[in-house]
Amino acid sequence: MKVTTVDHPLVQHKLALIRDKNTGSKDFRELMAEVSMLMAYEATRDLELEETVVETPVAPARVKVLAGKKLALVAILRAGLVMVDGILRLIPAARVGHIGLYRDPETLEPTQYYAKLPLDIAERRIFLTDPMLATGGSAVQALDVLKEKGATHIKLMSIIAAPEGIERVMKAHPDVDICVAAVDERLNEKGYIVPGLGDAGDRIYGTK
Ligand SMILES: O=P(O)(O)OC[C@H]1O[C@H](OP(=O)(O)OP(=O)(O)O)[C@H](O)[C@@H]1O
Ligand SMILES: O=c1cc[nH]c(=O)[nH]1
Ligand SMILES: [Mg+2]
Repeated sequence: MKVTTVDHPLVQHKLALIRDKNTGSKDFRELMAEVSMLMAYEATRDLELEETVVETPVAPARVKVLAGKKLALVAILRAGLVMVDGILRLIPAARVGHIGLYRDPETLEPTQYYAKLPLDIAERRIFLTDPMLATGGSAVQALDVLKEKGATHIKLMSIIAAPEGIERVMKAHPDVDICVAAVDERLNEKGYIVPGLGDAGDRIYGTK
């Protein structure tokens, strides 16, 4: 398993704005989508290419185009949706799946309430999105769901991770690579990432 931290200056600058408690929902959503798109640029660096030829107005050109497995983006609801919005700007033809999970505020364990995945998910290369990797319970459950459907090639994309979450995913799914914009210090007693950005879903959708 590989953990990649996208430390590009644009990502880090936008992440600073996202963390700021004075950033409102509209800007928060836009920035989350932008950061996700920039992270996807890095996370897709190892996609396979194949050579082909196209005719330019001047002459034939040997070019490279994407090859190999088709792609799917899978959002963990709710907060993972905003990441899919951003990544689709780069990969508009990707299929999109959804896994609905909410974390019990007392036990911090995830409960699944929804799943809808592309039928051929097992043949696709998957980017699973959730901006917050806290205890890791939600990510591990979503990865379980994907693997039950036969998925074998999955990368988890989270904007902020806690060390505890990375460790839990690593233990349960050592074959899954993780791409993050930051690894923070720790979790607090309520399971929130410190310093983190607060409750991602609530900040995206203006709920409490
Ligand atoms: O790593 P974990 O400890 O499982 O925590 C992370 C999860 O918590 C948040 O979702 P939440 O349950 O708040 O649902 P929401 O996105 O609908 O607000 C977040 O979006 C992750 O899915
Ligand atoms: O810090 C955290 C932890 C879990 N979910 C969030 O939205 N934020
Ligand atoms: Mg939430």
